[in-house]
Amino acid sequence: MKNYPRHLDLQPAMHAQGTVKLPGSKSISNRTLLLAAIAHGTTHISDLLASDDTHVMLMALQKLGIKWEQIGESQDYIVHGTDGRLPVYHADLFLGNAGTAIRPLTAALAVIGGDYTLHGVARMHERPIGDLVDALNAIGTRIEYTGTPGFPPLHIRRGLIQKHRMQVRGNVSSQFLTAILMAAPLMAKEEDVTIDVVGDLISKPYIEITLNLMHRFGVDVVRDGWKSFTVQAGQRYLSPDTIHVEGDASSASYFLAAGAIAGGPVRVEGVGKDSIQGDVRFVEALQKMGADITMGDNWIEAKSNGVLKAIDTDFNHIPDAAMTIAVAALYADGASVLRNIGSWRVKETDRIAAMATELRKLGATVEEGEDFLRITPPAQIQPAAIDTYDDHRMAMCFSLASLDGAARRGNKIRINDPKCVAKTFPDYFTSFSSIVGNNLF
Ligand SMILES: O=C(O)C1=C[C@@H](OP(=O)(O)O)[C@@H](O)[C@H](O)C1
Ligand SMILES: C=C(OP(=O)(O)O)C(=O)O
Repeated sequence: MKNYPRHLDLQPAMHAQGTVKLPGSKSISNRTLLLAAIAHGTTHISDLLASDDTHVMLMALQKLGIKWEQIGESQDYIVHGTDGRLPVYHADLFLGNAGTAIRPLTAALAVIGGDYTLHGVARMHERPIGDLVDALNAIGTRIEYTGTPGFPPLHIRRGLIQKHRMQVRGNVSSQFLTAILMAAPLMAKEEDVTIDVVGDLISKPYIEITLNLMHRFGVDVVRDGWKSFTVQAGQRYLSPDTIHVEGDASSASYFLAAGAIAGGPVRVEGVGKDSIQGDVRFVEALQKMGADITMGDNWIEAKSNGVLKAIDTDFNHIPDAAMTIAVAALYADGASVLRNIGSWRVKETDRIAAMATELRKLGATVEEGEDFLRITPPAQIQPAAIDTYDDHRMAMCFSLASLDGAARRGNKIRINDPKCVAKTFPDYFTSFSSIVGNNLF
């Protein structure tokens, strides 16, 4: 669905069943684009995600002088790597609200050096980046804030890297460590680069995605658990020639939850048991709630198995897919608790506050803590107009409240401003309506 109306009305749906082909993973797409750009050689990327977040990355790379081509109308791209050099020294980059674009680009551009400004939508300028800037400037880069200290917009100038051991905090976003890891080979020409993580690290599985992709581009990282990471001198990124982008595991969560709530089976294609994305572990939470899950190499299927069970679970490892569980909790047999989700407060919106407000509209009783939510389902889900706060995941996960579950029925759900799904999944509502028998009106 390309032209979204101002709101979408979803009719109650008795059953969810069918197969959905997933769009490419956002996390893999944006990492692969950047690595292909700074690698030696040409990379053919297949099934890249088509969305706002990848669009801003592609446009930024183009402005930096990286040559890439889209093959026809397909989602296959060819990126001509520049071996760590950037043809354009002076550029102004708009990065929307894409954390996976602004954070890795900040580190790469600061290390390479030049005269670059990086900015985004208003919410991007409220999303912290101070821990990344502090870590980089402490070794000699020159990143300045042009607005509020600690937040984009940023102005990057040419610095001089003087140290090769650095520290980064990882308790606000794992993307800071990801950004530094990806930039590390650019400064490990003659000396090893070691990155020490200070304090707790959140969202750990995203670091595994980073290390996996760096490995495919020829760079191996020596690690001491989650505490310290070393890129040994002399390694440089080499194109693996071709890279296929897996389907997005976070996007899979909505369809799998639909199968678990409303009968199923619902199958997603493009991601499976060998996925490198941590969000495939979303199925463990669904299983804990009682759903039936089966997995193949490149697919996952969910079907319901009676009333969903309430769960009390730590979701630090899957912060994005956890939002889907918050809505699935409406169908459970008691109160569910989502713990250790403090990072929700600094994402596309304050997701803890937004989730609590919108779940209450549906009749749920919600207790909101600094880093947790306790959700008690209502006797009956109420019809509601859901505000989406320019947050794609709010729009996508609340579509599930239109489904009938074994314990209680769904209801008419209005999704306000549905176009925000374009951040990661422009065709979400077309795919959703295909598994519920076109409940859009
Ligand atoms: O590295 C990544 O691709 C991501 C890391 C996570 O962010 P945090 O590390 O900020 O939790 C996740 O929420 C985001 O959607 C994608
Ligand atoms: C937090 C998210 O995005 P970002 O990559 O901008 O951090 C998300 O997609 O849920």
